[in-house]
Amino acid sequence: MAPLLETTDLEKTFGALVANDGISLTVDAGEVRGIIGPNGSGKSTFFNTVTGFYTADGGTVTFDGEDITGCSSHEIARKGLARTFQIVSPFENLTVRQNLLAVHSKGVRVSEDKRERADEILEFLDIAHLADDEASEMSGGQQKLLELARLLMLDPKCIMLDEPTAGVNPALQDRILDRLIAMNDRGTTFVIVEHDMDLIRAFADTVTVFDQGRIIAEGTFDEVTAESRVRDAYLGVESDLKEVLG
Ligand SMILES: Nc1ncnc2c1ncn2[C@@H]1O[C@H](COP(=O)(O)OP(=O)(O)OP(=O)(O)O)[C@@H](O)[C@H]1O
Repeated sequence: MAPLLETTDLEKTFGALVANDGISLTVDAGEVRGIIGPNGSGKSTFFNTVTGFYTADGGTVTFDGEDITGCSSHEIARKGLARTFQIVSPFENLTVRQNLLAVHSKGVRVSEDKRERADEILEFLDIAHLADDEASEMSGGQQKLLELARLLMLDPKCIMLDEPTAGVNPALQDRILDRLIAMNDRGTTFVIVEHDMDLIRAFADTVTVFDQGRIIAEGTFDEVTAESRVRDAYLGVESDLKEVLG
């Protein structure tokens, strides 16, 4: 498979703190890549730097064959690399459908095609029955589905998910995972940061482990969790990995 997203020696520092210390990572088209690591290991920083919310202090990011280092977050989203946030923020005073129609609307009249696409996406994510409700009336889990729905309006090639099921009830977690798998079957590439190891095990093809701003392991879930460096990184850390590993 061809690489879709590639970072080379990516660096991000905050004063004296090196949050990403030379991250080189390649994600193939169609892949689901999990990124795990203890708290503070640099996962969110990596997301923010790749997607243009932070400016890299070194290294490059290539997406779909194009150097996107230094591009703004909006440009990057337009090129097909979208992301979600740990904290979702829909337009609370708009309805669910209006939230989708507002994506890239720039005040121009909404086309019939866009309306149809919005309704298709709401059906696909099983929230069509909420289309006319205000977003503020949705539960936290439903708002995560709405955030995904808004991203799908951009028709992204790759979605970076930041803890997609954190704070979501188990039934809705299963539904979100089911829809993510369906999107991947349709060809969407995913990079996912998640502390829920059951989700990573179920969804990720390959797992990259961060520790102190660096990559310390890469492979299948079973491969990386068997590595002593990974176990050591999680030692003493209250984490789901400890529960999974026993
Ligand atoms: N905006 C910032 N300003 C200063 N320091 C930051 C900033 N963002 C992150 N850091 C620091 O960079 C390091 C990496 O943080 P980051 O949030 O990327 O880790 P993480 O692996 O995503 O952690 P978690 O799993 O807790 O979300 C931490 O030491 C953090 O305190």
